[in-house]
Amino acid sequence: MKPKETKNLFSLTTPLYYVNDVPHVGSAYTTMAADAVARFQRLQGKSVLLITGTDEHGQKIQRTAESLNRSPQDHCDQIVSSFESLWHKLDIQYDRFSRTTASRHAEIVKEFFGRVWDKGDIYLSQQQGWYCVACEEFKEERELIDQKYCPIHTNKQVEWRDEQNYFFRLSKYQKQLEALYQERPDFIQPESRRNEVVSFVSQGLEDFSISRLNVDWGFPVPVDPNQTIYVWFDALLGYITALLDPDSEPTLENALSKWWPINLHLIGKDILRFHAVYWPAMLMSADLPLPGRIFGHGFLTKDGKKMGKSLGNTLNPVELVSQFGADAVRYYFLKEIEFGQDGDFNLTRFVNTLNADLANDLGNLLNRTLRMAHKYFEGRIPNVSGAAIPDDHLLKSYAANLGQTVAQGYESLAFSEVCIATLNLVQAGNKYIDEQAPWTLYKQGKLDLVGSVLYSVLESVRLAAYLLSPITPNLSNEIYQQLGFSIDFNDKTTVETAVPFGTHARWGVLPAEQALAEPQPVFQRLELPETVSS
Ligand SMILES: Nc1ncnc2c1ncn2[C@@H]1O[C@H](COP(=O)(O)OP(=O)(O)OP(=O)(O)O)[C@@H](O)[C@H]1O
Ligand SMILES: [Zn+2]
Repeated sequence: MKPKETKNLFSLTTPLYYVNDVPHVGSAYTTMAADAVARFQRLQGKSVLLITGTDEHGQKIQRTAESLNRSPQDHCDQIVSSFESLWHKLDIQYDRFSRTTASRHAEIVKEFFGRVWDKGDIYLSQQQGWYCVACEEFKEERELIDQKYCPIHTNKQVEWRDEQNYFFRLSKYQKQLEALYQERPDFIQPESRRNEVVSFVSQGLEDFSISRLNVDWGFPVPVDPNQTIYVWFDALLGYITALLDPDSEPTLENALSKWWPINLHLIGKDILRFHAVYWPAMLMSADLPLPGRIFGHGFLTKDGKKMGKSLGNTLNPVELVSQFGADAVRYYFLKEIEFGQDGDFNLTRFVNTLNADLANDLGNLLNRTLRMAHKYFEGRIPNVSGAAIPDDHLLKSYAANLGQTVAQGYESLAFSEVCIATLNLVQAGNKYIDEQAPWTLYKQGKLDLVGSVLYSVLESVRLAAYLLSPITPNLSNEIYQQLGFSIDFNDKTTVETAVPFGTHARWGVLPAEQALAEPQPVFQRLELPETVSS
């Protein structure tokens, strides 16, 4: 078997979201980021597998379904469709949607459990402790806030548990985990999350229970049908099930043959411990290679508290998208909140950012330059070659390093830096055209100069559109089309093959004399709804 790196493949995951309620902006946040990475990797010519899905078992879901008088499966099916529909609205191009109630998943969980069992890493013991059903996690007493509330779900009290469960020998992997964090400092990102994990592990790992006695909604423990498998043990394996081709037998060997190990797990910091501690230990026990990287981003907050389904303080992404469009929502969250940090949502800032960056800086620059090209050059790109523009030209020299900066930004998930660096070029374009005043040059009969000014501005706009396409694919489509290309950034094959980063992220792609489309605003200015005072 060829090692995966040589196959030009890139696989990544979002969390498998709990189906205790419909998705909110927090769920969308991770998914938008994952989609931007997937699109960037495709531009690099990679074959990409983007996995998302839902975590459907456990007490949290069982109780939610009961409270709604639904069977758990009906409940899951209803909520799943709301996730799928939101992902379509947001132009998320996922390749696999992994549901943990799928029968194929049951097979994978059984086989994996068998491996860990055979290794001697599972044993029966008494579990006592405080449990947050919303987290589906035992908490240390010292972590709890007043009156035994969960620190993440500040409206949910933890519950005391005292039952016989099967345990996973996490403690056995302490040294191996410590060695992993040491040898692969990039395994957990950002740095602050890595430090958190390293410090947690250094305090000593305790085995954790991987079964539940009084929860019916789950897979039976293969060696004891009176217990069900703990929802997290089953959910993490959902990433592996997702790797199965639709028509292949559900075996671990098949699932792991092409896309494993996963390059990147994107998660929120709430589920860091599961991914950075439990998951690698489970994989070590099953003798499987470990994923490439785990990135735990920050929380979108409302009045300083994590937005969440359990707390109910969420912002509805469907409304945001219907009102402002997918590109606007994607751009705002990826640009305005530094990936890794927490960030509060503010509608006024949302509207102002989009108007400033996309409507004014980018949209207007294209629009006014196109108008001049129509007026002075009969609707064509001036007859100039990018190569002929001197290397020390203001825009060309900035553009020379931009592709690399942006690639580095996407690789390290610094989306904000990607947007800022790209917008800098656009802002420089605006300044440049004002200073050069091609309308005056035209009156002076300096048509060559006008041509080179317009070319360099249009080429800068094209480059910006290309570099932002993983974040704002529809806007980039509009811009490319107005510049006379027929390229669809939402078409995966085109993206993988027709617009390679090595060419399109560089200066000088606009063909001389290419026919331009009629100028149309590419991004409509947004209005602040009157009801909003923030
Ligand atoms: N406020 C948030 N900010 C950023 N990401 C979030 C937020 N809420 C959820 N997420 C994303 O969803 C993941 C958690 O999924 P989950 O289904 O538990 O959603 P949740 O809304 O946090 O649910 P609950 O409130 O019931 O815990 C996080 O790891 C993160 O990827
Ligand atoms: Zn909790």
